[in-house]
Amino acid sequence: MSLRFHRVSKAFGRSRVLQGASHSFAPGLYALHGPNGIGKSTLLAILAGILDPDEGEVHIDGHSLQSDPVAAKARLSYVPDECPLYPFMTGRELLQFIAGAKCTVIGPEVETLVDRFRLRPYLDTRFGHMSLGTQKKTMLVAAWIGAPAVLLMDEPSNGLDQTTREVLAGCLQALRERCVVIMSTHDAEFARIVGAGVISFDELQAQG
Ligand SMILES: Nc1ncnc2c1ncn2[C@@H]1O[C@H](COP(=O)(O)OP(=O)(O)OP(=O)(O)O)[C@@H](O)[C@H]1O
Repeated sequence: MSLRFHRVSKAFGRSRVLQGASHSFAPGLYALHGPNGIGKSTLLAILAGILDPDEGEVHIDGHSLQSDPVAAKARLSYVPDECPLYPFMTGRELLQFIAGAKCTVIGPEVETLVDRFRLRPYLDTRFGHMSLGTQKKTMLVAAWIGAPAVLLMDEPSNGLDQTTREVLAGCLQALRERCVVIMSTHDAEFARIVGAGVISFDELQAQG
């Protein structure tokens, strides 16, 4: 279980967001910290294979996202801040769809999470008709499908009530030994209750 990226650069037009960022992560919980607009979401999107870097390479559990993307992406989960996709699918259909895409099934751990996040009453509701918080909880639970080696989350506590934040913190703590969990968050209190190590965005750039 590892995540490594080396000399990753990205610019949007003349705006350089990442300049040779490098880092290696062993299993554990990490909170990516930095001011608005510095590039945290851009970095997560590159690590998740949503965005191509201009230069550099990302390795997910030893597989290159650039030269072996299918193997690399099979080992990772990504939870965006918002998810406008699949409004027509029910919660259950969405979880099954993601399990199918990962060539696996919904196992007992995910079923337990459905109950811990109190999602079961909404499994037959279409995603587009769920509240934003329920959509978020569905995407969070989906991230556990396929036992990822790397879990990337953009602002995971956004829109969650206090009870759900605590449930999420407990679930993340249980991954500490077996997954690289990186979250971008401005919620310092959430990072603290999770027990995440704080990684400064500038620190990653300095290692390039
Ligand atoms: N697709 C894009 N096209 C052009 N510019 C972009 C694009 N995506 C991001 N940017 C720019 O890249 C910079 C970094 O944005 P990013 O969303 O990664 O920052 P962030 O650190 O996640 O910010 P926040 O804390 O506000 O979420 C910003 O200046 C943003 O405007």
